[in-house]
Amino acid sequence: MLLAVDCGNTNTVFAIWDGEQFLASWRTSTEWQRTADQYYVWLSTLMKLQKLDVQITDMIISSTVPRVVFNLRVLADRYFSTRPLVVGKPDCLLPVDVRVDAGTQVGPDRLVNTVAGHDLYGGDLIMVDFGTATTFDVVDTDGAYIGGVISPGVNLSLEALHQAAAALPHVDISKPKTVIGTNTVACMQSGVFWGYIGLVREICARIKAERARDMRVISTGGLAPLFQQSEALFDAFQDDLTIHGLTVIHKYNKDNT
Ligand SMILES: Nc1ncnc2c1ncn2[C@@H]1O[C@H](COP(=O)(O)OP(=O)(O)O)[C@@H](O)[C@H]1O
Ligand SMILES: CC(C)(COP(=O)(O)O)[C@@H](O)C(=O)NCCC(=O)O
Ligand SMILES: [K+]
Repeated sequence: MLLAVDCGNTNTVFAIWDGEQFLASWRTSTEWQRTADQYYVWLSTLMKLQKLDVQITDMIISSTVPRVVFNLRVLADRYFSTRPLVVGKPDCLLPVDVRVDAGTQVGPDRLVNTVAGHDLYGGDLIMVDFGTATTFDVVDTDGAYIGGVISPGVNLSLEALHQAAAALPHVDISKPKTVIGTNTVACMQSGVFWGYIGLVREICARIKAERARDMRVISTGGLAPLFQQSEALFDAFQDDLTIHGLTVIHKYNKDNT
């Protein structure tokens, strides 16, 4: 049984994959101080609650936060007696090429999204991931990662307004009824919501123009449906994209080592 761990700057998702389907998945906040023992207590409690009596034999990790990998490695070693595959490390093979400037450290989540996109949709893709940052990963015809775009995340943008301006409150994103806001919250939501619609549309159009071809736009992340509901920005939405990519990379490494 495989434990796939997708660690973002805000949240970490743990999912159990039996080779054909996910048996369960759970989300916790990302905290680098959390120890292997803490992870295990949390995980084993949830597994018991769901009456999941399975043996974890393999583990794969993608982490945009380098510091958390240490304790996740200890978890793998101490509780599952396995050595985890860590995306981005030299011993973790990728089924796609990475064509970027020499010396560039591409975020592992972006590599995993590329692999997942290629597995599910083929090539000539733009993968849009609404995480802490909103990333656009460009997938070549042959599935290679060839670069992309990093923008401030939706909640990060709202939080930055709140942090920097004394009179602006903490606000959650939602679709405003009108563009012209008639109160502070509506004005902030309008700026970020409609600004984001424009950002996604413009970046995708420019990527397609730069590549001189039509490309499919695949979105992932909890906020993608919110943006899709008002404008047709994406050709497809894939909820568990990153975690799916981890299972593909794990299988590729099993088959090729
Ligand atoms: N379904 C959702 N509805 C609203 N906000 C969400 C949803 N899913 C995630 N978020 C928010 O989006 C931001 C990014 O979350 P997440 O995708 O977990 O980021 P990361 O992968 O970078 O850890 C966070 O602020 C989180 O609270
Ligand atoms: C851009 C990111 C911060 C996105 O992380 P996330 O929003 O998933 O937490 C992450 O992919 C990262 O740290 N990238 C390293 C730089 C790069 O990808 O070029
Ligand atoms: K992410």
